[in-house]
Amino acid sequence: MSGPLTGPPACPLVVLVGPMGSGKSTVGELLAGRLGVPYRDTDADIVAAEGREISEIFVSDGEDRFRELERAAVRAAVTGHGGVLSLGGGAILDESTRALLSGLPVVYLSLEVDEAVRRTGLNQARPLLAVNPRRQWRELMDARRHLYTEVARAVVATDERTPDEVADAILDALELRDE
Ligand SMILES: Nc1ncnc2c1ncn2[C@@H]1O[C@H](COP(=O)(O)OP(=O)(O)OP(=O)(O)O)[C@@H](O)[C@H]1O
Ligand SMILES: O=C(O)C1=C[C@@H](O)[C@@H](O)[C@H](O)C1
Ligand SMILES: [Mg+2]
Repeated sequence: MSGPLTGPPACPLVVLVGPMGSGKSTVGELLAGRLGVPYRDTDADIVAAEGREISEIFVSDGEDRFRELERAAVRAAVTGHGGVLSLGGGAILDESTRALLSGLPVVYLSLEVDEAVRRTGLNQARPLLAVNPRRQWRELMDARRHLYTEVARAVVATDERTPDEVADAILDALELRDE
């Protein structure tokens, strides 16, 4: 019998988690460019597969359905992507997702509420912050902070860093620098 045609499954070099506005997508793309590896974002995977925006999935099908799609999208990405991977902000709510992340180079991008509201305030694309962004963001963080911390190998504070500086801090934290 011949061996597999494609070699072992890929494993991400960096996985970014954190709340809405922490910069997972912005920094993830930047970091992938700097490392010369592919970038993948589970929110974008879901939008592409469903052919509709996340806010539309929430409104039409509800959050539970979105979380099902997210669980499958995260599993596919974590087991099949060798570059930088950003997860949706609520992906870590799922216990099987947290188990899947165990042992991977996961970085929690943290930020405080003032900066989160500044960064997400004018954007209507986040259904969970649609009504009272400050209060909703705080409540989400109260429920999730320990989960981000639990899955992370390193925590990088983003409040007073530019995206480039956040990328530098991630490389340092994971000891991925060349020099
Ligand atoms: N370090 C930073 N400094 C200033 N602005 C930032 C920083 N990182 C991201 N931003 C800005 O904040 C906004 C949110 O960033 P981004 O969409 O990357 O966050 P996210 O973590 O992917 O959020 P979501 O979970 O909703 O996908 C964007 O307008 C982005 O340009
Ligand atoms: O924090 C969350 O629950 C979310 C974050 C975004 O990345 C999207 O996955 C969606 O808007 C929900
Ligand atoms: Mg994002």
